[in-house]
Amino acid sequence: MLLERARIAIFGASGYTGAELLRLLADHPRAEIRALTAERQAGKSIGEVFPHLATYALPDLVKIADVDLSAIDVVFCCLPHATTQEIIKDLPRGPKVVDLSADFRLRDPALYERYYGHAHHALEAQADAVYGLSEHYRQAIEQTWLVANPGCYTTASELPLIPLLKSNAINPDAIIIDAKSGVSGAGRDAKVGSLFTEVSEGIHPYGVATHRHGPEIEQCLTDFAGRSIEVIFTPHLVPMSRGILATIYVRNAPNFDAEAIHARLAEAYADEAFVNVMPFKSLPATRHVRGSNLCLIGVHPSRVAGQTIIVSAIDNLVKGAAGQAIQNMNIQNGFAEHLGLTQQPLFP
Ligand SMILES: NC(=O)C1=CN([C@@H]2O[C@H](COP(=O)(O)OP(=O)(O)OC[C@H]3O[C@@H](n4cnc5c(N)ncnc54)[C@H](OP(=O)(O)O)[C@@H]3O)[C@@H](O)[C@H]2O)C=CC1
Ligand SMILES: CC(=O)N[C@@H](CCC(=O)OP(=O)(O)O)C(=O)O
Repeated sequence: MLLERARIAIFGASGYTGAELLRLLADHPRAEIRALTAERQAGKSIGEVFPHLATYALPDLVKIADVDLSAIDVVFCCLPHATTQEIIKDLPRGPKVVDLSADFRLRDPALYERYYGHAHHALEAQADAVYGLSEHYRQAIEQTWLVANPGCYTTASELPLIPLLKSNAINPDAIIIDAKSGVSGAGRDAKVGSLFTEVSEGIHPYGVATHRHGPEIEQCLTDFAGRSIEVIFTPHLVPMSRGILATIYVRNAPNFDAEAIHARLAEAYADEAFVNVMPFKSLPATRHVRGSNLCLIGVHPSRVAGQTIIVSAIDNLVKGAAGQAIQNMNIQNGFAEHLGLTQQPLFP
């Protein structure tokens, strides 16, 4: 049955992705925010936690156990990994769920355990989960109660690579992804590595050869390549609050050059509202997508023959998290996909 308006609960509304959902949903004509949760900050008003949202009439933060789920149609789950699966495992079947954590993204429980350091405890729910890269899993998203919203680095990497692998335009054995993220990607809970003193005026790689988005990217690309894909993926932390920039090095398939690769991407995304392929040789910057649900993709020939450089930019909190989560909620509920997502980027 199609809903006129979705009654929404946000679990983890006092974090960065929760705040971003609130900002975007304020303009969603078919969303009604009914419940907001926090753990340590339960009992506070949203204005106390986020002064920038103080004039927006919203319910106060409560604990998850205090939410009446019988009056909720959609749960956005913005909780840490591991905590998420314990909560979703015990949810009554009824509300649709868009989970922003990584708990339901990897289908292979052994792979999950290897990269997350603990066993998966909600395998029954996981069997129902659909990976939420909206542009490429739409039909499955429409049918499921549980969407596993992709990670931020993974969204920026998968969107340019899927059409190229599907059309055999690149060598599937030689993909290198060099990605940079703003610090909000690490969440609001202060950690030493996220301190201004440790992040400002510098850039550093982390999770080299071990980051958990490596297997997530490989699982997704394998879905579309028709064969197993491995990638070299290296994330970096840069001193900006938001944004992901992924620079992707590919080897052209025989009979393809950078211009033909560009044409494939432009064709693949011609009808997509949120993926924009720039003119050949134009390249995106994070400031071109800041605050919006856009993924901007640029294609440039390499100086080295037979290779192409692709650059993809998203806002980690929007297309990389809350924006794509709303896009998925729209797909799941039969709403127009752009509702709540028409904000233009904030520039400069
Ligand atoms: N930040 C980003 O760019 C992206 C984040 N994600 C994922 O989305 C999820 C949320 O991320 P983000 O908003 O950045 O995280 P934050 O750390 O900013 O917020 C976490 C939220 O979860 C609540 N919480 C923490 N522990 C518990 C618990 N044990 N029980 C109930 N609630 C709890 C917190 O409440 P309180 O404030 O009271 O502690 C807070 O509301 C994470 O899984 C993250 O990996 C995915 C893509 C991008
Ligand atoms: C800068 C930073 O720390 N980024 C996070 C990824 C953010 C993201 O996409 O979240 P998931 O944890 O839900 O996969 C990291 O590298 O762990």
